[in-house]
Amino acid sequence: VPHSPRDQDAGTCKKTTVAILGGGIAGIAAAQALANASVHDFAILEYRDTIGGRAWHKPFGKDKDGKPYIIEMGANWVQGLGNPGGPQNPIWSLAQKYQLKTQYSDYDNISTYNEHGYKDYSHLLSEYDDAYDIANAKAGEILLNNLQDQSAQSGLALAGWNPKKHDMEAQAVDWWKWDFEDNFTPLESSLVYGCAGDNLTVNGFSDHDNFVLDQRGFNTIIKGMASEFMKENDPRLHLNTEVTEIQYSKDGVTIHNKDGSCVSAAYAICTFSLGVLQNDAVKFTPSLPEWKQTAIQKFTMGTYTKIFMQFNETFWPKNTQYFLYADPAMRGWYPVFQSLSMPEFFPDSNILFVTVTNELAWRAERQSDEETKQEIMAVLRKMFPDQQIPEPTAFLYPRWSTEPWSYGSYSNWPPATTLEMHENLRANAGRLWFAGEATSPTYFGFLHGAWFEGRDAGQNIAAIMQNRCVNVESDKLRECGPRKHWETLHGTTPLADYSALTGWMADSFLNTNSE
Ligand SMILES: Cc1cc2nc3c(=O)[nH]c(=O)nc-3n(C[C@H](O)[C@H](O)[C@H](O)COP(=O)(O)OP(=O)(O)OC[C@H]3O[C@@H](n4cnc5c(N)ncnc54)[C@H](O)[C@@H]3O)c2cc1C
Repeated sequence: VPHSPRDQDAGTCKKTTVAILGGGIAGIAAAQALANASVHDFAILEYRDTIGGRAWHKPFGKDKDGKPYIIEMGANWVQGLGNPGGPQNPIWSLAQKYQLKTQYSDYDNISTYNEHGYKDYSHLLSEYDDAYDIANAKAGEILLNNLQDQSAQSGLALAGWNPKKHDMEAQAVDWWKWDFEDNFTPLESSLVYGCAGDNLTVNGFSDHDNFVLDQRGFNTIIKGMASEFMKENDPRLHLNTEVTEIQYSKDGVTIHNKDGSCVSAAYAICTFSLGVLQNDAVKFTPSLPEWKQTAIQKFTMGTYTKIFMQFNETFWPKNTQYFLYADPAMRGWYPVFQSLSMPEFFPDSNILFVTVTNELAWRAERQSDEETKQEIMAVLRKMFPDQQIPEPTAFLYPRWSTEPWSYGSYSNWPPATTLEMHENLRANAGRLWFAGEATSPTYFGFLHGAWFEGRDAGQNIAAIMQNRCVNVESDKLRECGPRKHWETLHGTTPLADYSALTGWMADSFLNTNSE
C-alpha cells in the first residue's frame, strides 16, 4: 500500500488551473476546448502509458509477412457519419482529417444459423424493424408529452415484436438488433432514451457505420487532436499517473495520485468511466453528495467483449460480413460472428471475431482463454457442420470489467430513467466537473458523446473563468455556468428541460417525432 498522500497539503502540490482527469477522448477534447479559449494552464492525469482510453488496440495474430494485425479491443466503429450538407459526426470529421482507414459495415450482409447449420430466418429481421419503427414513434410521444418511460422490451412487445422465450431464432434476432449495440437486453434498457440515443446518431448524422481498420489504431484521431495543442512530450500530459483521491470544494480541487504526487487546481474535470465511479476506484473527499452517488449507481455500465480468432483458412462464406447464431439453450451464447477476412477488411487474414455482452461476457472473463475457445469452437462446428474446422492459430479477448481504468465498456440508461436523473450524473460538485461518454444524454456509449461532453466541460470552465457566461455561442442563446442538479428527483422531465444546458445537443429527435 503506498503511503497516504493525505499528509501533503495543497501548498506542496503542483499547481495548475484545470486538472483533467483521464486522457480518453473526453479529456483530450476538454483540453482542446480550454486551449482554444486561451486557457493553456492545465494538467492531464492519465492512468495508462498512452492517451485514447477506451479507444484501445492491441497487436494480434500475423499477416503473410509475420507482422501482427492491429485490432481494436474497444471502440471499433465510427457510428453515424453524417450526410452531405447535414451535420457531421465529429469523430467522422477527425477520421477524415487524420486519414483513418475505415470500411463501411454492412449490417444487411448477414446470414442466419442455428445449431444444425445454416437456416434462413432472416424474415425475423424485418419483423423486428417494423415493430421498432412503431416503438420508436411511441418513444417520441412519451418524451414529448413527459409520460412515463418503459423498458424497450415492453415498448417493442406493444409494437408487435414479442419474441417467445423458447423461440431462440427470434431471441437471436432480438440480441442482434438491440444488445449488439446497447450492450444490455431490451428489458434492461429504457425505451425512450434507447430510441432517442439511436435516433440522434442515426437521424442526426447518418445510418452509416464505418469499421476502423487503421493499423495505427483508432486512437490515432485522439493523438491527432492532442497534437493540435500539445507538443511531443508535453509536460502537461502526465501518463502512468493513477489518481487515487479527489478532494474538492467550491474553491478548488486537489488530486492525489498513487505515486504520492499531487496536483492542486482551480477546477477539475473528471472523465473517468461510469464503471470507475461505480467501483469506488477513486476516493472522493468529502464523499460525493447523495444526489451524485444516486445518479452514479442509477445508470448501468455494460461489458461488450469482442473475441478475436485467426485461423489458417477462411472456412466460412467469404462474402458474408455477419453470421448470426441462435443457440438452442441460451440467448446471447456466442451470437454474432464477424469476418475480417473479406477483401475490403483484412484480406485473406482468416480473422473472425465473436461478440458477447454482459452475463456471457462476464462468464467469459472468468474463464481461461482455452475454455472460451473450446465453447466457441463447438458453436462454429454446429454452424458449419460440413467443414473441417481447424483450431485457431491466434486467440485474444479483453476483460473489460476488470480493467482498473475502465471497469466495463460503456454505459446505458435503464428503464424509467429521467433526464433529471442524468442531469445529476452530469452536474458539477463544486469545482469538480464530470464529462465523458456516460455524461452525454444524447450520445452515451459513443466516442462522439464523450467528445461533445469533454468539449462542453472545457468550454464551460473557460467561460466561467473568463466571466463570459452569457451568450457564449453567438448562434444560439446559450448560457453557461455551473450545472443544475436536483436534490429531489421528480418522476418525469418537462420538455423545456431538454436543452443545450442539460447536454441535449441536438433536436433532431424532437423534430423527427413531431412531424
Ligand atoms: C468494447 C467497446 C466497444 C465500443 N464500441 C464503440 C464504437 O464502436 N463506437 C463508438 O463510438 N464508441 C464505442 N465505444 C465507446 C467509446 O469507446 C467510449 O464512449 C469512449 O471511448 C469514452 O471516452 P471517455 O473519454 O469518456 O472515457 P475513457 O476513454 O474511458 O477515458 C477515461 C480515461 O481515464 C483514465 N482513468 C481511469 N481511471 C483513472 C485513474 N484512477 N487515474 C487516472 N486516469 C484514469 C482511463 O485510463 C482513460 O484513459 C466502445 C467501448 C468499448 C469498451
